[in-house]
Amino acid sequence: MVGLPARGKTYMSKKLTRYLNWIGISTKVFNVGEYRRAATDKYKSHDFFRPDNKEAQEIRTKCALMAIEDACKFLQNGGEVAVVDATNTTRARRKMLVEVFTIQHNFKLFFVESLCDDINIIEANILEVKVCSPDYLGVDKNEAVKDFLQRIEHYRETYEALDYNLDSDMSFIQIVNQGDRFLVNKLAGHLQSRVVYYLMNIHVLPRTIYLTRHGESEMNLSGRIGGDSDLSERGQEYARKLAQFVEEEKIPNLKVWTSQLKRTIQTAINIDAPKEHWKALNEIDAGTCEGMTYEEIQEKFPEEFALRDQDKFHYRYQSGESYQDLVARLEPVILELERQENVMVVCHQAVARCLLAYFQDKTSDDLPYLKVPLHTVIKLTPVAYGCRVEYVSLNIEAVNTHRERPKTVIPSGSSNKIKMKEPATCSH
Ligand SMILES: O=P(O)(O)OC[C@H]1O[C@@](CO)(OP(=O)(O)O)[C@@H](O)[C@@H]1O
Repeated sequence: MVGLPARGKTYMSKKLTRYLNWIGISTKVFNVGEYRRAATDKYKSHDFFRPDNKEAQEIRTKCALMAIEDACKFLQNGGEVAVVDATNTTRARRKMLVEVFTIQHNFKLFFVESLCDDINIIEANILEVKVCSPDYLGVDKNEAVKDFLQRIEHYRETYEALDYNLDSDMSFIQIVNQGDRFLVNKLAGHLQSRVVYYLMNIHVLPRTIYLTRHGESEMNLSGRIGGDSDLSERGQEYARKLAQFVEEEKIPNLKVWTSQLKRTIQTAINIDAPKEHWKALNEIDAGTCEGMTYEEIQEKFPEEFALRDQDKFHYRYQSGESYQDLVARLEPVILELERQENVMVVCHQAVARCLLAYFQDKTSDDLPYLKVPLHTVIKLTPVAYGCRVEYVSLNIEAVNTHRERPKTVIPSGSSNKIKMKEPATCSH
């Protein structure tokens, strides 16, 4: 990352990391501020950040080096992307990054610079995250804002923004005023272009995403998976209550997205808002197990059933899909959700788990066991560096379709372990 303090670098670092991990690219943030706080725990006024404060400069360079070394170790041990979250505002500091990452280790280096001259955005950022930072523990809020603005001025004294004339051989993106304008230079490879595409599609406008499964279906009632059945009576009642809920929430410019299966379309039918029906939101394809109950699958395909319990995220149904496949199928939905403002997504158990995992930063191991009860609206509201999650039950009874994680997991490497088929490959 590159940029003056309070330009949203940490926000972008965390969000990008969450996204890359979700699509299966092992990513970690190395925040130099945290190294600095660990090295010097007492309150630092803006004086610490003066360019002529030699002693402090030494500490800061040492902390940056520690973060860079840890990032290298991470990349040498299977990590795929390390995000170095620091200001990196001078050419000398960026040269150090080039030296270690590309010359010593032969890693690809991509700079993400956030430029912002809109004082409203900067002040909002300071008030939202900076005054609550451990740097200002116990300091009066107004004092903290004043001090932070002075800290920014110290950085500005030596700031050298990326420049496509002076830094022409470097790969970078410059983001102006949180996405008003972009400049991309020397994009090198698939991963960098995915990062650019993602960064160009996110926004920071306040909004809420409403996530719900369809109302209880006829097949839910009989414990059968998949299929394309109608809603049960209680499911239809949910469809009515859901429309009422939406009306009471008074959500500006709401859009409703459903899958192309009857149970989600019927659930959204009474809602007074524009609707889109996405094939990508259809439920996980259970292949040869479609229409069966879990008991029937266990009886007819005991090995398959055990394999799924062993690694539910990667297990692919015969002639069907895995959760991993589903994440790949849902990536365009996530990108479009990032572009939109208020959206209600009416989907399915497995699909909702994948979407929730993205917003809640859940691992692929936990993802297939996330609880998404029927007849419940999940409200997702972005806050600071994360997302507030609220479960609103509309108080209509429904069957429980959640299968708990099996208690006795066979340890990996054990000879009792059932052999996996060819590993499920991901389409991306
Ligand atoms: O991955 P598991 O836990 O089996 O959950 C997914 C299943 O949830 C179900 C219900 O059991 O979704 P849905 O509510 O859309 O009908 C099945 O259709 C689907 O196969």
